Amino acid sequence: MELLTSLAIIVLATVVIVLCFTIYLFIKIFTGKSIFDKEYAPVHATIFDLFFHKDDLYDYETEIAREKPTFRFLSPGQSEILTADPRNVEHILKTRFDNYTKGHNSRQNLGDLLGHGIFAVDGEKWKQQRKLASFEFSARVLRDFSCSVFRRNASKLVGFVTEFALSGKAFDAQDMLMRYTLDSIFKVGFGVELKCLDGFSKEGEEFMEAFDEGNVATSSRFIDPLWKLKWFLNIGTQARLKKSIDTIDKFVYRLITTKRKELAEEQDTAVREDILSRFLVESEKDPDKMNDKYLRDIILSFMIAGKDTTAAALSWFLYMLCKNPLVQEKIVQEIRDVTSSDEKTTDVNGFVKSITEEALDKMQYLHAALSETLRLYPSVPVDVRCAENDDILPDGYRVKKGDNVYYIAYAMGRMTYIWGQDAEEFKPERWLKDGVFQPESPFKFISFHAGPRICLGKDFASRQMKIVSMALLHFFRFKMADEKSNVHYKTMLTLHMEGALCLHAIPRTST
Ligand code: HEM
Repeated sequence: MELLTSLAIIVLATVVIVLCFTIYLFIKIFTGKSIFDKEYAPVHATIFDLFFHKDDLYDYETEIAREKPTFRFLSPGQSEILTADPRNVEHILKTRFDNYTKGHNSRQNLGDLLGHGIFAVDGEKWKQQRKLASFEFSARVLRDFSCSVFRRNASKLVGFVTEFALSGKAFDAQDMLMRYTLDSIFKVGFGVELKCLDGFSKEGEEFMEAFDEGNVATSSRFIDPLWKLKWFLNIGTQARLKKSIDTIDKFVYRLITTKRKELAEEQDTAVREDILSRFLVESEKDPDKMNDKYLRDIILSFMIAGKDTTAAALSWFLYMLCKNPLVQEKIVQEIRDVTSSDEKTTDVNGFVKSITEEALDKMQYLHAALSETLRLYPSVPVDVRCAENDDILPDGYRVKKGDNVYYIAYAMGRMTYIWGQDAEEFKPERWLKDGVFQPESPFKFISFHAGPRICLGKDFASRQMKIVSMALLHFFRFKMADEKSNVHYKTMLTLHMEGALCLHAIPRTST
């Protein structure tokens, strides 16, 4: 009898849920409205609305944030709070840092690919890696080494674009920049040439494919409620993820073994420049804790953190320059002033050598234009933290233990209540006073995150973006292959462009 009653309750509950969902879908499809419209505030909508808007998700969230800087979505078993209010952002990322962690969900989603790397962990594990990595990232030797890698690869990139410029053919700038950043981060991370830019390394192509596939499949877990089932059954995106992890692991463990051997044979470890070698030296102090698996996780996190974010930012930057040719010309003028070059400066290697640390510091307008790009097109459009305990946000929103709190960087860059009436215009000048770059509060300009977990590679990325932009813009004027086309983003963890960024490069020098 008891069993029958339980069964009846389950069947009834299922029917009610299916019925509600059908009504919900019916209203949504035929009226375009949500049953959770404003009158139901503070709940704005359900997770299904996100699904409906999966192709224009960040713009959908931006539209809501214009009227309501903080709003709530319902998803099965919990509520998701989204905010574009800098006060809330400061609260979750700094003031109550202890209460807002990556959380179980993120750890699970990221764990298979990133293991216990800095990106996926909290607490002591995070503290230890952060301390070690901060030390390494501020080291002169890493800075000099990375800049020399960026310069060398920038020369290659100019060679690559020259072929298209001379033949008058359009090329996919996003793909080119992804190859550039992977080659660069790989060399800086492992001390090895992957040669994706050269386009003839089979190993490089395989790693790049596995790396990208792993990244996309891991991102998909954040919006795919069935990922665990797919992982278990080894099907679809999750089967591809397993295969990618396998390829990546084989590659990385082989490198670690080789490097360990080299290191054991070498006396002078001070000359080691790449991140893996530097961590390997460090691991000798605590070999049990810093075993091969841990080293793999650490390095892979850096690569994931640094590759797509920088390539995406550079792609949107070139896109903005095509849409704003006057800004493009102003940057070229600044490059010429700072490097004392002109259209007769045709030696690529000589030119990239003139991009010194001092020259980079003087590129104030370029710095402003890159920041302006990241304001409107933040490489991480939405980021999330999980509440460990109940809390109240500065704007009065109640947070329950286990709630996810998202800050919407994409929306924040477009809010008139943050940036003024011209918020949606691309205006590098807003960052300058008497020609000098003026930084903004990181809780307002949130593209590099803020608080104790602020991006560790911010300066690293900034130097890389400046070197590659200076090299490209000195030699070429860029325009869209189809001047009327507008580029749209793809909904994933990093703000990639949907499809290709097809550009024409017109030579500026007489090469
Ligand atoms: C334009 C380029 C970049 C942007 C916009 C960017 C943005 C971000 C953001 C939003 C986060 C916070 C992610 C989170 O914790 O949820 C982050 C963290 C991080 N970034 Fe970057 N990043 C960039 C480039 C790089 C590069 C080149 C590296 C290293 C080579 C790097 C290393 C890291 C690391 C290690 C963290 C984790 C910090 C921690 O959890 O303590 N980033 N970055």
